[in-house]
Formats: sequence, structure tokens, C-alpha cells
Amino acid sequence: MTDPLTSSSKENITSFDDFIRLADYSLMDKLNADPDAKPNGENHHAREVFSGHYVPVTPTPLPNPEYISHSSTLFEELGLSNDMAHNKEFCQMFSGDLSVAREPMRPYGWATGYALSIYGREYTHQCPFRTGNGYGDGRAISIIELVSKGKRWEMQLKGSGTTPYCRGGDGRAVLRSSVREFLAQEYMHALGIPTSRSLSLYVSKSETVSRPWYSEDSGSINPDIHVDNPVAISTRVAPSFLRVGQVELFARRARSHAHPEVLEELRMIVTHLIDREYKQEIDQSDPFADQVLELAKLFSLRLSSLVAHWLRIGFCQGNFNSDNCPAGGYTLDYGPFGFCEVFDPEFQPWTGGGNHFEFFNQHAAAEKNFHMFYTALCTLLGDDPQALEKLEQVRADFSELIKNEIKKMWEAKLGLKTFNAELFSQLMALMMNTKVDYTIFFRELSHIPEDVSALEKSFYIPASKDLLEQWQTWLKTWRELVSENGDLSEISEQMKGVNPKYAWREWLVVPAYEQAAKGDYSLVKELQEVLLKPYEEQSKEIEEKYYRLKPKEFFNTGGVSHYSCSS
Ligand SMILES: Nc1ncnc2c1ncn2[C@@H]1O[C@H](COP(=O)(O)OP(=O)(O)OP(=O)(O)O)[C@@H](O)[C@H]1O
Ligand SMILES: [Mg+2]
Repeated sequence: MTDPLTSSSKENITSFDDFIRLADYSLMDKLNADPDAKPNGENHHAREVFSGHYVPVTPTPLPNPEYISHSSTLFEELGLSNDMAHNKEFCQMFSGDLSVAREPMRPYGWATGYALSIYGREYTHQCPFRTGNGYGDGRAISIIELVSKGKRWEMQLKGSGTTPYCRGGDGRAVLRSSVREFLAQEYMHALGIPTSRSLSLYVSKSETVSRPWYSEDSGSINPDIHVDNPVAISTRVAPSFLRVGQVELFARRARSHAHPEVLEELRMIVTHLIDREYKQEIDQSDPFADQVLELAKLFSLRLSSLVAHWLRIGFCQGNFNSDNCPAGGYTLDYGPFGFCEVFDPEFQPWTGGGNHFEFFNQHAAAEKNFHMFYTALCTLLGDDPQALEKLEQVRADFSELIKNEIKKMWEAKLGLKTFNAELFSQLMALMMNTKVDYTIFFRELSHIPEDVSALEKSFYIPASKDLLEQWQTWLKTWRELVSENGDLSEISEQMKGVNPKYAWREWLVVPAYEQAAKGDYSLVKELQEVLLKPYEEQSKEIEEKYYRLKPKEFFNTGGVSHYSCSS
């Protein structure tokens, strides 16, 4: 068997020139650049951007960059040889130095504006100009759009310096948050969940920035100190980085008649979204209103399936605003996120997020974001009452759609063919009363044990005799239902395919980014390997280290069990 981390095949791209030859701006060139921007990309000061779909921006390179890691899985999908990760010019480019760019690649990247709605409410005051015109990619700069192996990708540097949307921020990302995003994206992909991906991670050996953070073993909810942390650039990759908030921005402007071309700019961004994310499924020769309706339907399907996946593996997007909700229906912005260890439907690791974004409320937050998307499309179809009526139906169906997706997910997680509401609510109550570890519990259940003792390794507190009896009764009923569905060993295998063995455990990630700050990247790489195969048993050694309950000392610890600053 070939080792995915070292294998390279002949047809892979091995030179920087071959890599940049993949650049393709044909779709992007159909959009409008900000007319007030300097075309060479020297646009680094916070200011209002009134029109256009993007602002050309050059990244600010990391001084003294050092390579930390790359994703071999993504390299392979892109057709890049692993050696490219160490190519001098490639390293320069992905640590922010675009002076290496040459034809057909352009020597500047771009940042985009987007609107913000929090739980369905439009915000503008977050922006220093109080108009919403300063809100967008404040520290994320896309540098290339390319087509490789027949697929179109955009590559975006996060933490690569200021843009007009930086709102007084430094444009940087610290190593801590960059390591988290870098690892989490590839973990989610390995779990089979649509997500932005990780290409590479570089750290500066000479630049640091200060961020509010927690002192050691801090029990504080909010950060209690400021810490200097090295700056880093991680590159994330996706078919597009179009967010619901972006479509919303142009629709809001259209509703307020902000400028004469605004409705056309809205139409252009929606066409662009179809081109970038829905080309396979939407026939672009159809009447435009039909395409828009299809877009709404497809997005509602993708979004509801995405949230069901999140619940399946314990993920909480603690800040699921419209600007953190990609219109392609994948996961984005791994800052305020966390994974549920002790089962708690109210789990919300990000202290700034509020309970509307907590673990089991994510379907409602998704619906709010879908509503903002729908509202934007209504603006676009404003003069077509028939189309509006159909769009309204798609909106009305969302709630039922997402509930059904979630039900289907629970069926699969429990190895059942039909959702049994009573059995499910009994299980939820037992899981909460017993304080089970979400991942370990479902993984152990996947063995379809006869006796509750097999589940006890997932319990955070020893269960009383009475509770154990309740478990035993539940287990017996559940097992009988599962047995009706066929061969138990087959069902067990299926369950193991949806109930991962290896979870994201923040207390195991903290040492990785802490050691990385001291120049030791071995734990980052080890985690990367473990999280690449979350459904596999892996070695005894890995099991002992990573298949474990969260130790007591990490409960209620700032920076581990909760965090406020994600940047
Ligand atoms: N250090 C920073 N400098 C400039 N802008 C920033 C900085 N940190 C965050 N922002 C901007 O603030 C906004 C909200 O912050 P959020 O935490 O969602 O950002 P992010 O993690 O950079 O976002 P994303 O992953 O969604 O691009 C974003 O528009 C982001 O670009
Ligand atoms: Mg964000």
C-alpha cells in the first residue's frame, strides 16, 4: 500500500511554473472590481467599499516564514506532488509573498465584502462606518483561482494582512487559531463532511501579535490576560468562498437603491454562485428565474444535510451567522467552533456566541441563514410573482426538510431503519443524566452490546444502580429493534461508519499549538495523522492516547472548554 503522505505519481505537478499555469480567472473576470480600488492591489487601509464584487489586494508576507505542514490528501486531489510543499517559490507564495507570481497568475489577490446577519437580524453597526460597507474579508485574501483535474478551486490565505475590510484589525491570525483551523478542516473532510480544506500552514519566526487569552488553568469565562503569539498563514481551499452574507450585501444595497448598477451586481453574484457551486446541477440555459429557484432548493438540501452531519459528529459552529454560512453549503470559519465531549444539547464553546448557536439549536440557526438567502433571492425575483410564490414554498419547506435530514441521521447513528421518537427521547435523557462522552458512547454502542457495562467507559460519572437498570432496559429494546433490521455484524459495521472513533478533543489540540509556538511541530503532525482516519481503529498506542474521556482538570478551563477570542 502506498503511504498517502509520501507517495507521488508521475502525472503530479512538480514545478511551480506548472502549478501557476493552472490559474483561471475566466469566471472572476465576469464580476466587477471595486472602482475605487488601486488595480495593483495596494489596498490595505480600512475604508468603505460602495460597489463591486471584490477589491484587489496584495497579501502582506510573513517575515521569516517557516513551513509547518501541508495536507497530502488535498495535494493529491489537486494533482500536486508532495514535494511542492517544499518548493521555494510555492512556500513564498503561500506565506504571503506574491512577488513570485508570474503569468498567467496575477501578482495580487482579492478580498470580498459581505453583509452580516446574526440569527436573521441585519447588522451594520459592527462596521466602523455604521453602514455595513466596511464589512468583509478583513484578513482573508484569495490569491488564485485554478482548475485542476477538472475541478475549480479558490485558494485563500487567512491572516495575510489588512484589507479595506479590516476594521482596525491587524489582518493577522495567530498560530493557535491557524493550527486549529488547519487541523479541523481536514478532520471534517475525513469525517465526510463538506468543508473548506487546508492546503498549507506557515508560521513567522519573527512577528508576533497580542491577543486576549486565558492564563494557565484559568476558570474565567472571558480572557484574563493578553498573550503574544506568533503570526501564521494557513491557506484554505474551496470551490468558492461565497457566503450567504455576500449575496445578502448586494440584495440589501438593491433594496435601498444604493447605486444604479446594484440590481445587476446582485444578478451577477447569483450567476457567479451558480457557476462556482451549482454548475453540475443547474442548467444555465434555463430561464434565469428557474435557475434561481433551483439554486434555492439545492442550497436548502445542502444546508440541511450539512447541519445533520454536524450533529452526527458533535460539531458546534458557535457563530453561525450569515457571514459564516457559505452559499455552497459547506463548513467555514473554524474559529468559534468546538466538538461536544460530555453530551450536552446546550454545548456552545464560544462565549461570544449565545445560546441560539448552541449544539442542538443549529438547525434553527441554519433556517435563519436560509431565510436571509431567500430574502436576497426575493429581491432578485421581485418582478416575477409566480417565481416568488414558488420561492416562498422552498422557504416554507425548509423547516420540515432539515428536521427530516436530522431524523435520518439519528436513524443511521442508531442503526435503525425508522426513527422511533420514544426510544430517542429516552436515550437523550439517559445520555444527559449519565453524562456520557458523545463520541465514545456512540462508538461503543456501534458494537451493539448486550450489556450496559460495555457502555460504561463513556460515562463521566459512575451511574447509580437505578440508572444502570434504566440503561439496560433501553439497551434491550433498542437491540431488539436493531435485530429486526438484519445481520448484527453488518449493522455494527455500518454504525462504525457514521460513529467515529476519534474525536476532536480540545485538550489534546492545545499542547499541539503550544509546542508549535516553541518550534516543535511533531504533535501537530501526529494529530493530523490521527484525525485523517477518524473511523478506523488505529494502533493500541493511538487508542490509549486519543480515545479517552476529557480529564477533570480541563472542565471549565478557559481556552480549553470555552474561549472567546478566536482570531
Ligand atoms: N485580526 C484581524 N484583522 C482584520 N480583520 C479581522 C481580524 N480578525 C477578524 N477579522 C474580521 O472580522 C470578521 C469577523 O471575524 P471572524 O472571527 O468571523 O473572522 P475570521 O475567522 O477571520 O473569518 P472567516 O474564517 O469567516 O473568514 C471577519 O470579517 C474577519 O475578516
Ligand atoms: Mg467569520
